[in-house]
Amino acid sequence: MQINHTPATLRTESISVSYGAAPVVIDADIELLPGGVTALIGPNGSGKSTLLRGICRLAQTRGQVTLDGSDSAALSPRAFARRLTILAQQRPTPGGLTVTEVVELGRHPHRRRFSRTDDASRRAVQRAIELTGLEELAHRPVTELSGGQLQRVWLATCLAQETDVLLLDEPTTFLDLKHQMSLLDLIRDLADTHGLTIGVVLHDLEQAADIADRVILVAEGRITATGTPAEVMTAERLSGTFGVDIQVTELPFGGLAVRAQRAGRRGAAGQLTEPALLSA
Ligand SMILES: Nc1ncnc2c1ncn2[C@@H]1O[C@H](COP(=O)(O)OP(=O)(O)OP(=O)(O)O)[C@@H](O)[C@H]1O
Repeated sequence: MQINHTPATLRTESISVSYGAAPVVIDADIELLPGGVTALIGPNGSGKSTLLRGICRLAQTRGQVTLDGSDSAALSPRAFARRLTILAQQRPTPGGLTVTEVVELGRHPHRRRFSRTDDASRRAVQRAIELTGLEELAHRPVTELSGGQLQRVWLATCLAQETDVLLLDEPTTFLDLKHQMSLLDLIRDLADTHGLTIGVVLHDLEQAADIADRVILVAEGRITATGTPAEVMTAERLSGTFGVDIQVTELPFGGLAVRAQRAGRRGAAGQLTEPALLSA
C-alpha cells in the first residue's frame, strides 16, 4: 500500500535550543532534503537530539523552523503533528494497551473530537503495522515485547501519523542486525517510494553513509559540515570531530567503509596510557 506524500522542505534558520539559560544548540541552519534522507551524525552530547527536539517544539527554541517556506510556529500543535513526527529516543511503555492500540495513538492528530475510528485511520494503522512487520504481534500487550519489538511499534505509531516529515533519533537502538538492515531499507523506501522527508540521527557512520543523500555533522552544539556523505565524512574531519583515528575508504559500488583505530593500552611511544597505569 502506497501513500504519496508531497516532498516537504524543512529548514531551520539560526535556531538555538536550550534546556536552561545556556543554549545547547547554537545558530543551527539545516535543511532536510525534500523526499530524501538526511543523516545527522556527531559525538555523544553534541546536540543532535536537542536539535530534533527544538524542531519538534519539545525544547525551548529561538529562531525559525519553516515547513515549505512558511513559519511552522503559525501551525497549531495538531496541524503541526499532521505534518511532522519524531521517533524519540526515550518513550514510556504504556500499560494495558496492545500493539494495534499503541499504533492507533499515531492517528490522534487526524481525529476529530468524539469521532470513532474511520476507514482512513484503520488503513493507516494496518499499513504501518505491515511496513514494520508487526502483523504477528498486533494483538499482544506492548508490556510483553522485547526492546527491539517495542522500537518497531513506536516507529509504526509514527508511520500511522502519515506525516510528510519523519524525524528518527537513533532508530536502530535495540535492533538486531537483520532488523537494523530492514529498518534502513524501510527508511530509504519511505523516501524513494512514498516521498517522505526524513531526518535521522545515526551513530553508525557506515550506515549513515549508506542510506543518506545528505549528511549533517554536529559538534559541540554547532553544525560543522553539510553535504553528501563523501564530502562530509573525510578521515581528517571525522578523526578531528570524534577524537579518534578514523580511516575512510570509498567502496567500488558506492558507500564508505569507516574504520576507527583503537589506541590500545600503549600510546604511540609505547608508554602505558594513564588509565592502564591507574588500574595496574
Ligand atoms: N533534558 C535535558 N536537560 C538539560 N540538559 C540536557 C537535557 N537533555 C540533554 N541535555 C544536555 O544537552 C547536551 C546535548 O545533548 P543531546 O542529547 O542533544 O546530544 P546528542 O548529540 O543527541 O548525544 P547522544 O549521541 O549521546 O545521544 C548534553 O550536554 C546534554 O547533557
